[in-house]
Amino acid sequence: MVGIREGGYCAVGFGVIGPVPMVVQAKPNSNNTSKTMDGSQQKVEANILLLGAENVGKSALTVRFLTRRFIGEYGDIESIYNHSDKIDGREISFNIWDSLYPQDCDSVEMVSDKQLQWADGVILVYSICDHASFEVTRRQVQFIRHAKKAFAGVPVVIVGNKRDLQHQRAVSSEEGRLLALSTDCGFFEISAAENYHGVLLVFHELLELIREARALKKGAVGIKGIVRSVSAVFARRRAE
Ligand SMILES: Nc1nc2c(ncn2[C@@H]2O[C@H](COP(=O)(O)OP(=O)(O)OP(=O)(O)O)[C@@H](O)[C@H]2O)c(=O)[nH]1
Repeated sequence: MVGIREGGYCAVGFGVIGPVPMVVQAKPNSNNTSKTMDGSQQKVEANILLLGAENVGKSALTVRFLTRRFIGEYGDIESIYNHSDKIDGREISFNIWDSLYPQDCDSVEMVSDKQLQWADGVILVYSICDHASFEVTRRQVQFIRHAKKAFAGVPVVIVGNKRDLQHQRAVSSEEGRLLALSTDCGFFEISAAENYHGVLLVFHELLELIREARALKKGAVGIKGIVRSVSAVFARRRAE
């Protein structure tokens, strides 16, 4: 278990947010589902990590998702937020880690093991007005895809933010889409400033990818189990 000391905004449901200090325990992503109080339905947990260069709108995107609002200015504070929602009749508990881009941006370790171990899914944000931020996203997604086997397959959605600033566009939609295609990621262009719906789609798409990844993992474990028991039977027969 990794303890992270945070200070920042505490978001509760769709209510008002305000600056309060908080301490968050960042758990590794082993837990996926848990029973609700009545024991009848399963609550799904998803740890979502937001990464990207400075000023691309990571906090704006997070706060938009949590509160449906765009407040304009956000502090330079790294925070983990919890937000529960009902999607397709199922309760989802989102833990959202709004990260800070490391000061030492030449660092090879652009994404830490701690972050990847924690995350069930990653949102990589760049600004469509800032080509350098797109290059950061390119390096980050390549870093993730070449990471340790356990982390390399993590579901990722690439997001080109600030779509409202078309006149300042420096990254074409095709560039973004191509990068996503070549690295097996989802892709959206959105404006956290102008539109809540686009932000919602990003989180829902990532949740869908996380569910698929979990189902695949379960399937793989199931098949491994069957292969193991069949081999055990044959080994026993050979021994008899
Ligand atoms: N026009 C426009 N501005 C945006 C949008 N999203 C964020 N911004 C602005 O961009 C600036 C940076 O937004 P943040 O959300 O603080 O960006 P960040 O990536 O969290 O930045 P760091 O905390 O430095 O990592 C703020 O002034 C926001 O108001 C958008 O969709 N359109």
